[in-house]
Amino acid sequence: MSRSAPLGAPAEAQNVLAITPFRRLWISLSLSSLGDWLSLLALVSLAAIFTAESSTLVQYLAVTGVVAVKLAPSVLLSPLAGAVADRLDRRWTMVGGDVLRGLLYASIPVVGLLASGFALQWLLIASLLAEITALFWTPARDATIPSLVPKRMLGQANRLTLLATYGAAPVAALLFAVLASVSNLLGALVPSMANPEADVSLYLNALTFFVAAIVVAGLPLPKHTVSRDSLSPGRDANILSAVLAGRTAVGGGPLVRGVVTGLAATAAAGGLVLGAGRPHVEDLGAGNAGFGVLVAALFLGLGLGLVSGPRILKQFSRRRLLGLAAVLAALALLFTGAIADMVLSAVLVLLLGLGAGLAWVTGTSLIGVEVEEDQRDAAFALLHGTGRLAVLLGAVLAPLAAGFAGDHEIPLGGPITYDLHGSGLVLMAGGLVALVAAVVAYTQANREDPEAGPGLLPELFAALRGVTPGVEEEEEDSRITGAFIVIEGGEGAGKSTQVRELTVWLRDQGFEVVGTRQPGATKLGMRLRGILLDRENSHITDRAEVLLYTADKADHVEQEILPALRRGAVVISDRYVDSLLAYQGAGRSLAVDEIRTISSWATQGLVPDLTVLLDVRPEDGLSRLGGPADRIESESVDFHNRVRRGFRALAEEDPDRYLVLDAREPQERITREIQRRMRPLLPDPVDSSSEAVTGMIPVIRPE
Ligand SMILES: Nc1ncnc2c1ncn2[C@@H]1O[C@H](COP(=O)(O)OP(=O)(O)OP(=O)(O)O)[C@@H](O)[C@H]1O
Ligand SMILES: Cc1cn([C@H]2C[C@H](O)[C@@H](COP(=O)(O)O)O2)c(=O)[nH]c1=O
Repeated sequence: MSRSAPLGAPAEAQNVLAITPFRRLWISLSLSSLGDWLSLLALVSLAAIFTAESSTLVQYLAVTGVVAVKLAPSVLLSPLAGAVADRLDRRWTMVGGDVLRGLLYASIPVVGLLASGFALQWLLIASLLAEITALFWTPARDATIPSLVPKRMLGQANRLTLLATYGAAPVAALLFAVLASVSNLLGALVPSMANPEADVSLYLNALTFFVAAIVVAGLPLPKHTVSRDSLSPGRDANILSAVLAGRTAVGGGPLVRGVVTGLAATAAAGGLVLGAGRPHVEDLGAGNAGFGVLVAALFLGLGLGLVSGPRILKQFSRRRLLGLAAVLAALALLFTGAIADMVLSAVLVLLLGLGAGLAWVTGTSLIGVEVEEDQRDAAFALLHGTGRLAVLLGAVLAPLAAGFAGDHEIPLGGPITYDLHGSGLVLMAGGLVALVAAVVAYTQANREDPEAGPGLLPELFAALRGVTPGVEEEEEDSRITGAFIVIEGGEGAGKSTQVRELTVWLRDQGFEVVGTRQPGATKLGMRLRGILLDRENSHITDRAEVLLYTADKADHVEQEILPALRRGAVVISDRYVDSLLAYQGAGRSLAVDEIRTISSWATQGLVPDLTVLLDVRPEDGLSRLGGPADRIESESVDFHNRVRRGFRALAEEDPDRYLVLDAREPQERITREIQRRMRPLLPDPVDSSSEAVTGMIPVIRPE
């Protein structure tokens, strides 16, 4: 049963925004994302307006066309375009892309006014060209970010970029709804003013692109050297081949099958709302304002699900949560089609988005934790590829199927009839199919759960009470849900450097991390450290030294380490009990077993999940340290050699719990090795890939 960890501190995000070039890029990006989402709504509405005089089927086909040209290029061609974009100058790709898209979007209402017979065709052509332009613009932007922010802030920068890209969706939808309501009001007063919201939205969109072009032109970007190899599109040349490659590589275990099925169902449900939403709200008499509200509800729900997913029902099995979230999305879709009421539709679509968001964040976390590392990339490729395809198919097929289904009046006896519209029928049918897929997902994901609890309902009730089923509440409070990692080694081995690097790395992924050290992390510890390391205190006897170091450990474990581990944090400590066994046991030639007994009592038997030993020759380690040597550092080389042998003997006793690394290796390589070994030990992560949770969201990685 996998459980979740809290997300990282938002305060860190503010630091990235203090970097002026990044802040400028981010603001312009937020603006153009807002315009882009606004234009999606405007184009769907314009397609309906341009074909208002035609048959229902033609109206539906027009909406299908808009959704297809907006979504298909990125779904089918983005990896290939990304490879080409890498050969172009980033600044001018972005500036050119912004200007071109601005002109294209502004031209749509102009052509609508000047040549109404060609309006729909131009709308489709211009949108397609704008989307193709975006294919080159997006990778140029993604590659620009790492050159504007330091590496350690890249995680926050990427999170903010995703927020700008997808957080703009509900804002744009609400703005569109407001514009539509105002124009309805004006249209009632001045009939010639009816429906200008789509045109206004497109002009606004064009304006945001022009502003973005000016901002990017002025950014201080380093010169980009073009790689010859970059034209090779690699294994993800298109979504279909990525999906097929992923399927083969992961071999289709039940967990991956369950996650992929569940996420595809929720993605298709979202796509169906985007595609059939406009005709559906028209049938409910809500028009453009209603469509704006529906899309806003979808994205708000999605955002809520993504953010609350890692925190919700922490004691509940993630495998079960995935299935239940997909069922929620499917049922919400089913009822959206069945209930002919705008307010209820908006609430149901909000629930659909919530279910989809929960399912995505839970599914991606499950893959991150439970799939073997060598299969993880393939599993994510399969997940994202399938998700994108499902959104596209849902969005494109929905209006098409609704057009063919047509509208029906079902007599319910006497004068009462039930108006069944094509769009409602498609939403209901889609909901039913999604429900079957969600149940399959639930069954598959839970088929081989090694930590299966007592059953769905007992687990759910226990989780709602905030306890783990079968665990007494008192016991629950003292349960350790975090991970305890210790970095050990001789003087100057690079321990504190690694603690620092690992802390930043984990915080970037959203873990709560406590980076700490022995001796000296608590108030008492600091005083003990002062006494123990002061060269003046040469009179301290060996046994007293053991007890002083042990007192520090007792205080540290009780006051800092155990509370953090019970909160679910990752604790990384620079030194722990092994230092006592190596320095006081091997170094001072005291009985190691006796020291082990004392320290085990003092630390309440707390053993690290992993101990990393940075092995270093004392001469090498000591030569790295600046400043005067302290009481222990100034011991003889023989003493430090005994300590080194002591550490190595401890690692040999329990090789599964140790990672021994040569401290002469470059610092970055050591960090990577530790990260690789730590991954499976971490509490349920908010995996970096969960930033790419909607399947349409690109995963942005450091260059
Ligand atoms: N892999 C490495 N290669 C070379 N130098 C390193 C490496 N890792 C750290 N250093 C450098 O060695 C010095 C000591 O590093 P650090 O303080 O991390 O060691 P430490 O093991 O915590 O030391 P101490 O025993 O005093 O606690 C620092 O100047 C650091 O930049
Ligand atoms: C925890 C612990 C530490 N020591 C020694 C090892 C070092 O010389 C100092 C700690 O300082 P540093 O900044 O980590 O190098 O104390 C020890 O002898 N026994 C212990 O249990």
